[in-house]
Amino acid sequence: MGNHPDFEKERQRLDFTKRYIDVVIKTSETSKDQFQRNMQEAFGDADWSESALYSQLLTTANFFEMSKTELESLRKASKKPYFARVDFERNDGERGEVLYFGKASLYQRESQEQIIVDWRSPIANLYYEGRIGEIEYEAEGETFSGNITLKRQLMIEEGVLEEIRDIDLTTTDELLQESLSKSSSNRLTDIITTIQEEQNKIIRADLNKPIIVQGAAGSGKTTIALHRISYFIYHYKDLFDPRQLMILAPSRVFIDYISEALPELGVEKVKQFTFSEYVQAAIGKQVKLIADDKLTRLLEKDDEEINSAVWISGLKGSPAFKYILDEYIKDIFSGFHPDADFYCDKYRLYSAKKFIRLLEEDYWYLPLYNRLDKLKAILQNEVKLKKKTMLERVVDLYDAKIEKALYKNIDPVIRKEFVIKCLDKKEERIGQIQKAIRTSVKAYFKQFKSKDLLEYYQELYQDPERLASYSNGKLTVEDARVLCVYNHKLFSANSYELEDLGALLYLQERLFGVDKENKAKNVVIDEAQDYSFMQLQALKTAVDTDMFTLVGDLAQGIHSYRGLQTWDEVHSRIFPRATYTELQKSYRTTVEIMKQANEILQLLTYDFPEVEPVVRHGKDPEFIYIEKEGWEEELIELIATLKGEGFKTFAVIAKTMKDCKLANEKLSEFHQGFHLIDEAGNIPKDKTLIVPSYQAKGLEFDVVFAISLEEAYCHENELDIKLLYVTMTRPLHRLYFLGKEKNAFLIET
Ligand SMILES: Nc1ncnc2c1ncn2[C@@H]1O[C@H](COP(=O)(O)OP(=O)(O)OP(=O)(O)O)[C@@H](O)[C@H]1O
Repeated sequence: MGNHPDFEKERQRLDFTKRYIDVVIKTSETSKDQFQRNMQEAFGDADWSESALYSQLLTTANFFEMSKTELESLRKASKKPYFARVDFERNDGERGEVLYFGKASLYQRESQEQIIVDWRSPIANLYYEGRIGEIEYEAEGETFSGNITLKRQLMIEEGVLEEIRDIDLTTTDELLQESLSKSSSNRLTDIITTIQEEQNKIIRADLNKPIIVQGAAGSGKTTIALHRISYFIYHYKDLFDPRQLMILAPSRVFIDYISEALPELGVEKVKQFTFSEYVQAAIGKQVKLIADDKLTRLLEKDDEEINSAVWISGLKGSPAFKYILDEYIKDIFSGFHPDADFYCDKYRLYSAKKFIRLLEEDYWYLPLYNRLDKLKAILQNEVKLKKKTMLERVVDLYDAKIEKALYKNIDPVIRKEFVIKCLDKKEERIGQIQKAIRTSVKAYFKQFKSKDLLEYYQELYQDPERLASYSNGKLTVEDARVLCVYNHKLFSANSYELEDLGALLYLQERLFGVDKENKAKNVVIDEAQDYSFMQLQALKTAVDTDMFTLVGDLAQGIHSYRGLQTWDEVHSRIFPRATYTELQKSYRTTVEIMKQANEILQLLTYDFPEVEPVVRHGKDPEFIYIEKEGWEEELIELIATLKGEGFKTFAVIAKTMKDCKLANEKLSEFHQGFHLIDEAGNIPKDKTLIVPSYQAKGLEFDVVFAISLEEAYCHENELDIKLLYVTMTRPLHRLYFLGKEKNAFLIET
């Protein structure tokens, strides 16, 4: 494309920008004088050192105010300062603007001359949503209109301009096609050059409202969520520190997987947790969690024990459980209603009624123990206020008695005795009052029994009848007994299950509060369909904001026994302010693979709309019979051939760990290039990963081999269908089924 008429001009512009960035970076460490010298040095040999832009930059340079973060992002952007250009003429008559969009912004504060415009700025919508011709766009509440005369993509690699492409009405998303046809790298990347309109709308949706995104597999949910954080940080850079934002991901494997996209987007400082890590940080305690193996147990056998465990999981995550906890909390609160008014010595300083009103109503916004602290302070203050009066009254009383005795005409011996007695009594009473001043508040609070979080939680399961009574008829005493027995078993081993964490977090916030550093201004949850109502409710209560971005896919809800079956309740009861959006287009998978995955999706009993793949073709999924000996070598050969075709990342995905282990045994005998996913979840880049379907969720590979050795997917089982769907939507380019019969993958059923 070197023959584009503007190529040379664009090359010069890039050269200029790079040199300018260099100077800015260098000078940021030195001084303004040095800046001028650096400029002369950098531009001494260039033709345009005479140009107006150059001299303007030289004289009005004011970039010293650049923050460290801005400089950092400029440094990162120097190899690819921008990716697109838009020429725009505003209708208000101002001169035309030539805008270059990149990952960082660089501009002249005084002249407002923009050298690079940040992709997150409002005007960047011209690139993402604007078509050539007349257009309107909104920025900071105002609507601007004008004319886009040029939209150009600039391909820059390692600081070298490689290609220019002008986009007009007829050019569709060539660049998107190219970007999608690339090989994956086991890591998520940014998509700022090719963000699609529907995705852009989510990334830039009102930052003051929560958002729920139901997006098909591969629709870019994870990617969009990360870009939205980046957008949030950019817009609120003066208000919030990125450390006040939080991403919750399903596992450490996943956090590693997204982590590489983070620095690229400038959001690496955002806190990243799994749900259980966050809860333990927020409650300030490590709890022993039993292995979260219900899914695999469910897949292995269908017996009463697992069915009961699954029922308990569902219950602990349900709105009904929140009701139970709220009733329980009421009960805990009533344990702090005093029996009697507060007295200091004989003086009634505070009525029990007022105490209860403050506890239950006036301090509604505080956790229980913070309310108690407030009340303690109030009583202490009352004591302090009355201290002088109480002491004076005693002194006055005895002094008056003594005075009376002195004036009375009585036997001097008796008088003396009386006065001494009065003085002693006075001393005694003063002592008593002083003691009461010191101890009465503490003594008053002694009537209340304080416990720690885990004690409170365990006590919930003490008495089945009481537990049932909290449930508003949802739980029979027999049900409650089953639940109590189940949890006692856990507690006797000093342990908890993942499903307890939502309730623990909720109780923590309502009773003790969560520290400031574990609150957040904005929370992004990926794979949100796997969260229960209770977990989401607890999170919202704990972080104390409803500013959540929830992205997920119910069709991949393999934990739906404890997670969500629909978004309705979460939307209406936890995040009523949220906007709900659906993404139906898949960017990951080819048309051929998606067609087959869609057929699997239709096997689910409830209606899931078909996923539309972005038009990108590849080979049809292929079935390989592995009945005969030697399939292992055949697979190894196939991988070698595919590597030759340029594919880089491979995964063998079985239904459960059992088949994974078997596959690993068989394959590793022939070749060292396989890696069975380990506890730490490492994914070596140069090996073929062997991973069970439920752990592959969220990840992607160039080529996937769905394998069935001893385990088949069963079409009557909703969970199996979802697991197979997850498996089939992992590949970007190729999908193979390896099994003894097609039916094992629900093909031809
Ligand atoms: N606009 C885009 N331009 C280029 N690539 C894109 C775009 N949108 C998504 N992708 C790519 O599509 C793939 C899927 O994206 P991502 O993993 O974010 O999807 P997801 O909805 O979270 O998928 P899943 O539900 O399977 O976890 C990634 O490789 C991502 O880079």
